[in-house]
Amino acid sequence: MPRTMFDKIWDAHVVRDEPGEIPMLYIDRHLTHEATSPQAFAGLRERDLRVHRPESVVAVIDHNVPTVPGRRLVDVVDDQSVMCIETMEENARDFDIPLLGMNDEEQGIVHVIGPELGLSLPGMTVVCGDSHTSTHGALGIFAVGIGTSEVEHVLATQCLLQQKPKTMHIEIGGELSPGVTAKDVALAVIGRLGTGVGTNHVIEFSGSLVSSLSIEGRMTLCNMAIEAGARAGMVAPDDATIEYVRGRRYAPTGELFERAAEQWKQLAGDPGAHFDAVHEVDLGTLTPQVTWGTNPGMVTDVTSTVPDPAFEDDPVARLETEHALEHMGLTPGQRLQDVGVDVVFIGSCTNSRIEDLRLAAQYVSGRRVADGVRAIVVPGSMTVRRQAEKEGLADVFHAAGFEWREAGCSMCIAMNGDRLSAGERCASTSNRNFEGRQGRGGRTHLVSPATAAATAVAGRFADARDL
Ligand SMILES: CC(C)[C@H](C(=O)O)[C@@H](O)C(=O)O
Ligand code: SF4
Repeated sequence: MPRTMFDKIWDAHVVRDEPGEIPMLYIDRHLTHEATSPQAFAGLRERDLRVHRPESVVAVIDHNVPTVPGRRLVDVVDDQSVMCIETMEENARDFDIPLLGMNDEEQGIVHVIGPELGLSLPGMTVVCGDSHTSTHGALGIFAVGIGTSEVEHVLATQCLLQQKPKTMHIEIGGELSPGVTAKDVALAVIGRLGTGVGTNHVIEFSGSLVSSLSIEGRMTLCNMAIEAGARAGMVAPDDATIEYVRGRRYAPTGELFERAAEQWKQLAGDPGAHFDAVHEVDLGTLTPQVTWGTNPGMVTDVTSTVPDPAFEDDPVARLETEHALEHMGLTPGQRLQDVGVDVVFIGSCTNSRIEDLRLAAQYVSGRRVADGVRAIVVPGSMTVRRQAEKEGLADVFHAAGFEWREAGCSMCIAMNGDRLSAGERCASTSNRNFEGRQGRGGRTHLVSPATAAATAVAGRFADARDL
């Protein structure tokens, strides 16, 4: 029977699948971070259990770290964060797990460092106690976010009990013009299909637009699959994937790599494979996207206007729109390009890789951040940071008036000192815009790095294609 890519990876990892039981899946790589692991390790200690396969686990500190240059423990913002960081250090030491700590050369956001270091490889099962684990799926991986009790279970057994998710195929056609990116694709797809479309499904993305994306662009798309409600997102490995993986620090080398690459090419779904759900989205010539509301599906073209709830037929949607506009401090019919911003944040596991920074720098180069705007760039990893410095991107950002930070989750999630104040409006390259996500009372608009850069310069939402 023809199989989907997900079926192939699933089949290769099922340890036990008995009627009436939840299937048990073998896990190849377990990534862990300080925010969701303390209780899991505490559970192991209580029961006097060891980590079953420490060499498959890598720990990183990313959520609670300050990103101020030259950061030290005294810069950590609160006791809770200090506790998370110190506990991660202690657990890594006691359980023999490699740790990318606050001042490690390779530290970064867990979903940036996984692919970057070759810790996540095509065909693997990858878990992390974090919803955006889907990012790794861009390489053709079943990468799934798990809860803290599951983290404990995987640490102890290397296996995960997992109800088999349904499969969904989203085929995306259309083309990208300069200044329009994978982030715009992700937002447009969620805008059209809704934030619940992927519920209980693993989404396989394909189509001419997806194939044309760089591997980092595919990561942005799979990262946002979670915001479409999915368990995971995936793209089948192709030649670009193999070239991306080649030479990564923990990737196989020589003959072993060639043999692995042959296998990776077989992972793509078979023609005629059955999906539980199928969607086709033709994005035509896509325009840069900006969210105007409080979920990622409340999105429109940067050239457009804030929607008017009066034109909304569905009473529930009308109420949601009204509520969102109230929180966002926006008026129905207002042109987005007339809306001024206070903060621009370029970072997060959605958009903080080297290509994102190159793109943003391209629009910032030779220009200045508008008066009154606080603009920060937070590279996704210290490796990305060094590369950006080497390429002169950091100088471009500095010269324009951006703050240039150290790696971490930063202002994507208000738990490390980087946050919005009440009422502040932010153009953010992150993935979540619910109320309070970037700080209580803060207003988040999700955009691409190109739009963020153009907006920083204009001081209001701007179309990078006009620069
Ligand atoms: C802290 C963690 C549980 C959380 C997640 O799982 O997604 C965070 O990374 C986020 O983006 O909200
Ligand atoms: S960057 Fe944001 S979305 Fe990504 S793992 Fe960190 S907090 Fe979660």
